[in-house]
Amino acid sequence: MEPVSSSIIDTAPPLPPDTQPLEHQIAGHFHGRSESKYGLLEQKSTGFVLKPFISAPRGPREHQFYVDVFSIHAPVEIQNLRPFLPTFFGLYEFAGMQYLTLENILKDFQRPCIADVKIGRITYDSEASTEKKQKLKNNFPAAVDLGFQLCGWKTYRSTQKKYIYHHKQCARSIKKHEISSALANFFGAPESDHHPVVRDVIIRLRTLERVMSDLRGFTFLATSLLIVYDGAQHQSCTQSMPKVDVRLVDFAHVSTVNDENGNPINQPDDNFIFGLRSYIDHLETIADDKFIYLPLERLNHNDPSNASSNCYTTFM
Ligand SMILES: Nc1ncnc2c1ncn2[C@@H]1O[C@H](COP(=O)(O)OP(=O)(O)OP(=O)(O)O)[C@@H](O)[C@H]1O
Ligand SMILES: O=P(O)(O)O[C@@H]1[C@H](O)[C@H](O)[C@@H](OP(=O)(O)O)[C@H](OP(=O)(O)O)[C@H]1O
Repeated sequence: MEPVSSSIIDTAPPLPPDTQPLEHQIAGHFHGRSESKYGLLEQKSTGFVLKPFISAPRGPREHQFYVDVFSIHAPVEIQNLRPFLPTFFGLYEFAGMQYLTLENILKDFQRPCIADVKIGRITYDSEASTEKKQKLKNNFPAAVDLGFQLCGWKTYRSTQKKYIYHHKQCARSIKKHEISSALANFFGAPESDHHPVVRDVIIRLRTLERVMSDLRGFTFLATSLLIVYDGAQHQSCTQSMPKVDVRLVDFAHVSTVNDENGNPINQPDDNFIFGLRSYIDHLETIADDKFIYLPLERLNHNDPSNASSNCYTTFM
């Protein structure tokens, strides 16, 4: 992992007992590094993920969403989302901060490879300031056309026995026409055969697409799709199929949309579904045998003499 400087440790909030910063975190608020200094943690003995319950409206909204999805009274269309979410185990409190206790979706993976894909042409809600809207648009302008953006990915290269982590600044520097190769890179290209895992992910995402199409009256803004496969089992010379998972996280900007009479509108979330379909279409492209992987100069850039321009970090 990236070395943590002593100044960061000095200013980070106290860690609750039996916890550490979340291993394999791809994007989002990192412990000690986000503006508030609070970030995701993991409980060492249980493996649970602790996500800071931040101030209203974001924290309570995300909490309420998990409560609603896992409620015994949840309508069937909402229950159908459960396999695509980390299980929610309630709230935890330490030193004046509350945390959502979540299943760690990587717990059964030996060498988890993870991509964080933020879905939607638009990722801000109406309450965002003009500055925040502009900042989010500038982060990755191509998202308006693509309907999704890569927030980073981490791949285990079994031939080199190391992880390669492409961070969000690198992900945002990728041009629209380069996206397919960046996706294939996450799935192991060019060293490993990416096809079997991609085909498995497409099947799972088609199910998610149906679930989201049946769900009416919600908007999911800035929600991320986490794509996971096991890099320990991913070798071009073996036939074994790596373990795969796809989940949604980050519901701080999920809300219901009502009509003028205050009733939920009878429409699916077009912004989300457009982005999900577009991501699946890109996976279909790289699953095709005719797909040609373009090694991107930027993805391969790692100059020890100029660390700030590097696109990735490596670790064991
Ligand atoms: N349940 C989970 N299990 C394992 N890893 C998780 C889980 N939830 C989140 N993560 C990791 O943490 C990262 C950030 O998650 P999330 O988007 O929920 O955080 P956030 O701080 O709200 O992000 P943002 O800054 O985009 O609002 C993800 O990219 C993923 O790597
Ligand atoms: O990736 P970046 O460039 O750091 O941009 C952040 C990212 O879009 C987060 O999703 C967002 O948090 P929310 O999803 O919780 O709004 C955060 O807003 P914030 O700065 O207001 O926390 C942004 O700064």
